[in-house]
Amino acid sequence: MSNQIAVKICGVTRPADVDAVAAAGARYLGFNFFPKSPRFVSFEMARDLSVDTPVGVAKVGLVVNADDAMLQDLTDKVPLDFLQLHGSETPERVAEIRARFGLPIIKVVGVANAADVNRIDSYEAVADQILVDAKAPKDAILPGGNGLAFDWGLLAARKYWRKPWMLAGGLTPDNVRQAVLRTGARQVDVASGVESAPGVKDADAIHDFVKQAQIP
Ligand SMILES: O=C(O)c1ccccc1NCC(=O)[C@H](O)[C@H](O)COP(=O)(O)O
Repeated sequence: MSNQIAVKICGVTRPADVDAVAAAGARYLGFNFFPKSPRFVSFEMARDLSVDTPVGVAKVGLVVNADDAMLQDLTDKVPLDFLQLHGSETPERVAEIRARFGLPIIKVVGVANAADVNRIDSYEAVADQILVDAKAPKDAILPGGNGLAFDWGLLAARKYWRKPWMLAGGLTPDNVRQAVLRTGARQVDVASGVESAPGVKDADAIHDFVKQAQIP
């Protein structure tokens, strides 16, 4: 039976991570191309990991405010199924990237307050999916992957968008079930919550996370 709640495991770096993601039944895996991330992979590493990825697991390439030259190089070298835009890309830039590179787009919107939730509206028409993440603190080095949750109550009035959406931010095997129940999310995304150290994925934690995300 396929999992009813789709899980994305973000920031895989090793063949063993790909195996763990597939064995657990996660729907997506993410390759992180942000150079300062402890989860960074080169195009060559991502291409090699892609070869090991079963067809039922979608490969997502995460970039932050990437220019066209970078995106051209990336999409030439790595066989991706989605691009995840994790920077301050405008709706116009999202539409441009989608048209130019021919891949479905997951646009990330960082949330800390109700106004941030309202910003999602401007991406609905141009993105294929929305990833609702915790907004990174101003002094954070990373725009995501910080293990911080936002107030899920902010989604209470506004969780019905026209496009599929994922919940992210500080999710762990211990809180993901509560997060799904409270927000009604049908898709969840995690990076640091399934790691034994920054950038080192833990196969048991991935397994537990996917299992706990499912509502019996
Ligand atoms: O994970 C990173 O290092 C990262 C770096 C730069 C931009 C985004 C990054 N991660 C994005 C993700 O999709 C994470 O899964 C999401 O932000 C949630 O992270 P976490 O709270 O650690 O589960």
